[in-house]
Amino acid sequence: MYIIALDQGTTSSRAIIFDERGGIRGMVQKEFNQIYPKPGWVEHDPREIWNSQEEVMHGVLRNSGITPDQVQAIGITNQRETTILWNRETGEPIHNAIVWQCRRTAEICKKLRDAGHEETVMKKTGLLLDPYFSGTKIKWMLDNVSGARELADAGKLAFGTVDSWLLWNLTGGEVHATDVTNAARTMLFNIHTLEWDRDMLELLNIPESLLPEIVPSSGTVGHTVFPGGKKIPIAGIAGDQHAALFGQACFTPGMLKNTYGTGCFLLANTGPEPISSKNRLLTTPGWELASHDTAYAMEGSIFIGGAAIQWLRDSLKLIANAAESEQFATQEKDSNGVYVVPAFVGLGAPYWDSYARGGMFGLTAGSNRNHIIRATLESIAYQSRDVVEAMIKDGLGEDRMKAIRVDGGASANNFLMQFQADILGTPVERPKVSETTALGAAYLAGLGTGMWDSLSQIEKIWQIDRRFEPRMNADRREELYAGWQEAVTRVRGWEK
Ligand SMILES: Nc1ncnc2c1ncn2[C@@H]1O[C@H](COP(=O)(O)OP(=O)(O)O)[C@@H](O)[C@H]1O
Ligand SMILES: O=P(O)(O)OC[C@H](O)CO
Repeated sequence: MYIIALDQGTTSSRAIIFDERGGIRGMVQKEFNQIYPKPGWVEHDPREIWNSQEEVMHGVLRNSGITPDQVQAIGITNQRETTILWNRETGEPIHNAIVWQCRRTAEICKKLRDAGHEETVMKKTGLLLDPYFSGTKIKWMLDNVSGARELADAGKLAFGTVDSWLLWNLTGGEVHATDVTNAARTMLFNIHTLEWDRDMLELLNIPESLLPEIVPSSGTVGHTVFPGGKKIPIAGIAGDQHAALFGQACFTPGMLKNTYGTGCFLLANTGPEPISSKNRLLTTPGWELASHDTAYAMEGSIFIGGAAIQWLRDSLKLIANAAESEQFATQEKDSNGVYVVPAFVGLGAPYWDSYARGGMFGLTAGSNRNHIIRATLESIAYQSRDVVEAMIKDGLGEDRMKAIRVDGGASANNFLMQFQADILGTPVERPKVSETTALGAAYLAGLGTGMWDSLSQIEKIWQIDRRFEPRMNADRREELYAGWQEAVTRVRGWEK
């Protein structure tokens, strides 16, 4: 039997079939449109999200020759925070999805911060007051889309993050639910009680009638019917970064992963109780199993990771494809003093500066294309170190982490992985299956339907592809990192 994982990411929808040994038996991917109505605003068409996801789900079965009868369950994993409101009666969205990267609610957040609400938000939700999260995006739609409040008051409006939207469509409008990890990104969810929080709903003036039911990350929540009539359970749901933590088998407190996709997301397992950060990191459930066993995580979210390499390709046209960045970067022995700070949409953890913008520093007449490409790759590793430093200050991993497990598109870049190990002074471990996000969703669905029955069974499936040992001496490491920190101070608050 097989599991289909639906991985609905920021730039593409993927469907991957996994076998009982966690091996990939088929994969189909489809990109979809990014909509930028104004500078700093990002939207997706919810219909396109669903259509592309449905298409790849059927496509992967066709391509692999696996029949619906051989599919035990479906797992969903998704870009988080992205906000969709739809009419419960027609199933039609009332507006485009407001994407996690969208900054349109910066002013709403500022007002709430100025009114002294950040402390409460942090305590209850484990988040910070930033436009990143769904709460202020829902508020914006209710206040700005004509007829939205009336629909909400009549109980006809549904809110969902992308998991809920897919689940609703997969089940023909029968199930309106979300799992704890996705709920935790809304700013409406109490991470201690694992329920919607009335005070947060009141603060943002959001009616409870909009909200999905909260379910664990593993266990059957509904069924989808394939052509031919086969009913398949949907048995795993998790936000993509949580799914990656699970797919990397980071089951022991202290274990840490970094996913290098559009952004970079470092999550560390912190055990069965939430731990609050004193260094502006997020506290979030890692997952909740069907047994209600819950693991918590500490998270550092970096908004621009691999997207900086897309910028080299699409805007600066310095490279033809992302993989080429490695060849150019390794033609130089260092970046020749050049630093790139890719704060294109502000800075996420640990700075949370919506008003920072990108900068390039240390240019001389001797700076060439290779130096800029190299400095851009290095910026991904420096941002990750900023987060690791905050985690260490919060008491994780004593003075150094033991190792960091990596995945996501840019983890294929050997230069970047070696530089990451060097600049952290910590070994970097890359697993054989790099699709750990989808794998995590498959594990959750498989655990929920008896394909696997314990975490220790899953732990044994994890296999290393390559381990990058730190080679840089400590003085050089600290000298380079000090340059980065200086560059960051120069871009802070730029937009103000
Ligand atoms: N070899 C590479 N070197 C550096 N960056 C890469 C490489 N391959 C892919 N990327 C970057 O990784 C990102 C895609 O990774 P992926 O995990 O598919 O992201 P997402 O799930 O966020 O869409 C892109 O931003 C791309 O620029
Ligand atoms: O789609 P990704 O992989 O860029 O992940 C997006 C994150 O979930 C945003 O929080």
